[in-house]
Amino acid sequence: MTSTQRLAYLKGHGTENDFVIVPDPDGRLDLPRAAVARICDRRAGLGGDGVLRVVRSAAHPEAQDQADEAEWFMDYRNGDGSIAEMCGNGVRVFARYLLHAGLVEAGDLAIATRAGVRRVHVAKTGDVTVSMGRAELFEESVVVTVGGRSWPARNVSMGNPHAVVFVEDLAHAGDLLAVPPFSPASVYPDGVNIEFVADRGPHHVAMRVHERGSGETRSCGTGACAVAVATARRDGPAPAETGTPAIYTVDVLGGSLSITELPDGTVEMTGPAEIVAEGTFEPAWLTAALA
Ligand SMILES: N[C@H](CCC[C@H](N)C(=O)O)C(=O)O
Repeated sequence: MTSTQRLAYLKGHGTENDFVIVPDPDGRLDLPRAAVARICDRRAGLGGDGVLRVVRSAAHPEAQDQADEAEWFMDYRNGDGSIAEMCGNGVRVFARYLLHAGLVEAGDLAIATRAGVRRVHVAKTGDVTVSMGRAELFEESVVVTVGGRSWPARNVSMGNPHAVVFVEDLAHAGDLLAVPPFSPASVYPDGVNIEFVADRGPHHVAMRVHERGSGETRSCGTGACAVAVATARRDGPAPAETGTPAIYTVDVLGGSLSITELPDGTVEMTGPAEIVAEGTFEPAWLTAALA
């Protein structure tokens, strides 16, 4: 990219989990970790919980095997520049962008991700539904300790790792400014997203989250899925045993998500996705950020 070219960006969010969208269809842009952190910096940069780089699957080495099924690859990065396998709120915003940019028709589409192809239903307005794949629950657990209280966590993967902690009151999570201490650390060698969950009523919970690579965010889509599945297992037999879907409302700080676990184990998430603004990076700023 020459210094005169102006790289476009958009800002979007899903239940206030916000992202900088960077269209890069031919995969020409090298986005090192430090550059992503600079873009996500809420004072010196645009600000965001993460970056969604939009690349044709055929143009990205990690997505070429998905290219026959999904034209577009969501290259997701956390706010600190680290790479994560999946971002649930991000994939809704990504689908909203593809429709906004005229790259897809409204309806059902497939999006390539590091966790595999995800099927999405996006209409011109209204909520977006994502089939998030199956949750994996693991026996091995960690103990999370905050403010002198300790709790066992449920170990749930949605393609990315989650530790789900049930608490009486979300205030017990503390300020979430740092990673809540957990042990043994060996259970999550690559770090973990930690969700604190409190009941709000039948099939209705509220959560706060400290996200790996982004800190406390207003919402975490994969986290809401992990929370809904962990709560369903706490409340009774799995949909696979009952043949009945388990439907949970998960309140996050930035809104509410509806999560359904189907008898075949597939988890579906429905929630909003908005494009807030679009613009271009100042070439000098971007050149310095990419250096
Ligand atoms: N921080 C997460 C990725 C983003 C997850 C979250 N923003 C979502 O909506 O799923 C991780 O490192 O696994």
